Amino acid sequence: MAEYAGFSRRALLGGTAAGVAVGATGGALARAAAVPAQSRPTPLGAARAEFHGPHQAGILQPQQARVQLAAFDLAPDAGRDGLRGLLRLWSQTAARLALGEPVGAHENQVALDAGPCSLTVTVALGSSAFDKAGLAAHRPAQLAPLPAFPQDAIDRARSDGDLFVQIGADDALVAWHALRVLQRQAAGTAAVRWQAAGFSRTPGATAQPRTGRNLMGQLDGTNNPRPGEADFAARVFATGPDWLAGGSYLVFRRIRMLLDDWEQLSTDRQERFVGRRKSDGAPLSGGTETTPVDLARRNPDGTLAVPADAHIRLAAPASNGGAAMLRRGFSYADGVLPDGSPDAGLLFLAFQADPAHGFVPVQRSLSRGDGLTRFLRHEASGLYAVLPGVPAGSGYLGQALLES
Ligand SMILES: C=CC1=C(C)c2cc3[nH]c(cc4nc(cc5[nH]c(cc1n2)c(C)c5CCC(=O)O)C(CCC(=O)O)=C4C)c(C)c3C=C
Ligand SMILES: [Fe+2]
Repeated sequence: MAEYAGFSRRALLGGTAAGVAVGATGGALARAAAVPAQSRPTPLGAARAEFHGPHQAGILQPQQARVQLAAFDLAPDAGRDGLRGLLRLWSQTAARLALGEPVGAHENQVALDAGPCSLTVTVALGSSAFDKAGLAAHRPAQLAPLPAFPQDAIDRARSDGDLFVQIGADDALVAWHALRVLQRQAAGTAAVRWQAAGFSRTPGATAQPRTGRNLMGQLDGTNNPRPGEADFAARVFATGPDWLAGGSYLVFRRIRMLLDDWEQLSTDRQERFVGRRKSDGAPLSGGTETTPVDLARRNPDGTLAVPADAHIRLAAPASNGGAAMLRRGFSYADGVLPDGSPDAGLLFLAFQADPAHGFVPVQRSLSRGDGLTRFLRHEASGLYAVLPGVPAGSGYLGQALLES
């Protein structure tokens, strides 16, 4: 494939719905046309997510099969100008990556023969970035540190960070390529603080698209807020400050699952800890996966159909003063720990309008009484302001903040 370097991966390999290569020469197009049909990307490879819009990509799109998460810390001398320059560069790069275009100086050809594979890049700022970039006066109150919860075992070296990047794609190489490019472009301005790789169901793995399963085997994501619901935007997108309009607040938790213990339980016990059937995700109060849960329902023997310590009872908006969030987590599996147990679990990611009316009350409630909690360890944590999207045709991520 080396002879194709410098040309659009998308045009080169037969393209997408748009069909026209940005920046490709007539010669490139002629050579692209010569690519045999069997080398063209599948619909999965050619699929792309729009970079531009009121919200960043990677919030509303269906979860991709792969994710790369990374937090970066700004260099001591980066300042506001360094942050602005980096966000400008990353914005250009993210737009090109979303199209499956080569990125320029830091292109390493790792994903050369793949389409964009629905790649999304989502960029957010941690509280510490505001101090380092001289923007403390603009820091939202919502970025106040999360409280410590009972049973937290947070490793700060794998938490926090000035900048956070979520890269999703339906191909591992495409996601890795994007992270590597962003990392190299940041050199001298910001360095990786921590990095984590995750996965979800690959599109096409099931006969029909359906809710993904986590590593405990449950359908996870059923009762998420849905775009189109009346209160969706109010639950997910930030209302302030002004420079964050269209943005969101993201809570990250690396949650290890004690799978050796969990897998000792009967399916019945597992289901009562969650409040839903494992096979099809139906609530224990009856119906199918999408039937609203009836938390008041009782079994013929008088016991609660959804037990008092069931995860969905304690996490429900009805139990937490209406608190809600859009969960978009990915599984991780990073080998085994010294005791032989799997270092595996959930890279929990939740977008919300305000963590004080989202993650914080729900996690407080879970940490007090959730049956699932005894099989979980929260090992890393982060809270970030997800920047608004970039309008088509102009601008860059964080422009309203950096030019305020
Ligand atoms: C503080 C927020 C939450 C954490 C942390 C969390 C961890 C966590 N959850 C599961 C598995 C499931 N969660 C489910 C539902 C659910 N979870 C939360 C919040 C947190 N979960 C909410 C708000 C909800 C929705 C509650 C409702 O209104 O019904 C489910 C059921 C299916 C679904 O709706 O997604 C599962 C399964 C794990 C394994 C986990 C930590 C590793
Ligand atoms: Fe949950």
